[in-house]
Amino acid sequence: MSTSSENIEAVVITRPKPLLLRHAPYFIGAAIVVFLAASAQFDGYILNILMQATTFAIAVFGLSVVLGLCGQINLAQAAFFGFGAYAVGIGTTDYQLSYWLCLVAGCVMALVAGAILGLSTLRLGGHYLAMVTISFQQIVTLVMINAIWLTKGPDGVSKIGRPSLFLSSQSYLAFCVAMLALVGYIVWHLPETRLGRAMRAVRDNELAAGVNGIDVFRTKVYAFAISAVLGGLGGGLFAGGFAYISPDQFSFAESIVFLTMSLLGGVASPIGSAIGTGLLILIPEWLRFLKSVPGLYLAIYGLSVILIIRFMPDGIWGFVTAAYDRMRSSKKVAVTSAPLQLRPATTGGEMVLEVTGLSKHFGGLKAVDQVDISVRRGGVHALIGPNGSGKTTTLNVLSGLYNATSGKVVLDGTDVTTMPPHLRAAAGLGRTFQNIRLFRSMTALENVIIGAERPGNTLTGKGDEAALTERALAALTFVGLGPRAMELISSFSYGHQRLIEIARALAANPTLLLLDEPAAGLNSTEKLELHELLKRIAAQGLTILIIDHDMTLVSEAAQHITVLNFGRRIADGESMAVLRHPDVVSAYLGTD
Ligand SMILES: Nc1ncnc2c1ncn2[C@@H]1O[C@H](COP(=O)(O)OP(=O)(O)OP(=O)(O)O)[C@@H](O)[C@H]1O
Repeated sequence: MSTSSENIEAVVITRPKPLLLRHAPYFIGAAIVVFLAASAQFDGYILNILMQATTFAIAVFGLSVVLGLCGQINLAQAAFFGFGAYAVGIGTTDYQLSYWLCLVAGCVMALVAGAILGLSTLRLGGHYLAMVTISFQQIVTLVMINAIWLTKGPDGVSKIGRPSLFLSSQSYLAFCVAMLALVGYIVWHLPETRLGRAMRAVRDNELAAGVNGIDVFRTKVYAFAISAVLGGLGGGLFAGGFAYISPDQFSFAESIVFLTMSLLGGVASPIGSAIGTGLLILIPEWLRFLKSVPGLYLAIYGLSVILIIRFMPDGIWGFVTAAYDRMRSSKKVAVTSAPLQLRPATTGGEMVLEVTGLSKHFGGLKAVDQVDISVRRGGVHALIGPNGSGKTTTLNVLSGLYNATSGKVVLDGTDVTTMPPHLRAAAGLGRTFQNIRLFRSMTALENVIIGAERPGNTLTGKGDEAALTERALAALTFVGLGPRAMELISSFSYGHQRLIEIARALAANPTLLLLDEPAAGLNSTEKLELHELLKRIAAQGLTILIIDHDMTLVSEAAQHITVLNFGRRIADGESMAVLRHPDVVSAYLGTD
């Protein structure tokens, strides 16, 4: 692999400057905008538009987190917006409470509501989640309309207070802009944090996220709660800005407006969210002159939104940044990382994995039936069998993707039988998939960093960015792809994607590595390279349990083989003896 000097950039694995210092230009720019908002003489009309755009954008940032980063639909953002707005509205009027207290209370209420909704629904996905959030939105709207004693019903709440520091509309706008800048900064940098990476991993591939140590459910709940709290904050600021609120401002239609804003600008980025919000507030104003012809305004408005979404599926900002991302990811990396160390933890005895009486039934089908497997520490153990014999199902049960119907799985002395995938990963189980499961929106390096972040990985020190990057680069270099660390997954061949998946598992420093048909789809040269790689992994003492149909690979790499047929174990023992076993020969070749 060539690394031409003009196209090489070094991955920074030295300790970077503090984030706030690195982004001083952002804060200086934000301070200038806040100053302009405070000092420019806007008329009331412009002021209202800016106030609406600013407070809406904060709520749309919430969608950028839950939908853009984590891939979870939320069609109730207007309801969370309403929580914040009504907390400030009712609190400052009926109860004469401090604005700040009410704003915080609104955010907390939205946070709690979002977390409860998330906890109770996020095990559902796709359409079901959408339906539940719509129902929640409708219930909140009904309460706003009908709980007249509290919300004043359709009449709404008026004379809402502002903090004494920002009594004038102009100064209040400047305060809202400052909040927008602060929230924008947090949302912008969230993807680079551990939580942000976990959200992106969940969005790209939930199964792979789980087996790499990410608590998928908790990550989704966090994303949902962050989205809700930003909705609440936007709503609280909105109420202070307009001094009047009513239920129609927080209806399902408004949730759709928030969603459209985020999709239009580009849901994956807060910049896109801000662009979408600005456009969707400004387009109706620009088209106002068409209102004399009934229906024309709405038709043109709808058509422009459809056209933008149709031709820019990643939104306007996604369209603008796609070319830049491709250019950036084509740069090669000068790799200076230390060689990869694999130092699996040892808490158990001679056997790393002890499986007893393992069964997995799908209805009447016994995909795995009373299987025993013992994997010796430091060796390569193969699990083979004809198509449909239950190998992948066994691996899925071992890694927690399926619950066992019966049986026991002990990993390095710990009973992991009922643990979810992320806890098994934390206990030292790494795996790859038969159908490659990488995080496709990320670079090779980001994929492998997620592996390195595995809870319980002692080889990444305190787990700071520099240590994680170094570990990930070492793993990528180990599989021969270090110089291409910054490339997006889509630019790698199928064989190289397999290697990245192995690098991701190795970066986690597992105690036991499960490889599900790593040679599938590889050409003969790639198979030879894979074989060499397996030898280098085994030479470091890492225990491997491998499934493969390539008998040359299996017989040369594995010292021990277990054979399944129709879900049952039909042979187990030293490789050569097992491969010559008459039952194994007849299972593969059939009997006359
Ligand atoms: N989620 C599922 N629901 C129902 N049946 C399943 C499920 N997963 C696997 N099976 C069935 O369980 C049996 C074992 O499948 P499995 O994929 O484990 O076999 P395998 O040995 O890995 O096969 P291959 O070598 O072709 O990958 C098959 O009959 C399969 O159709």
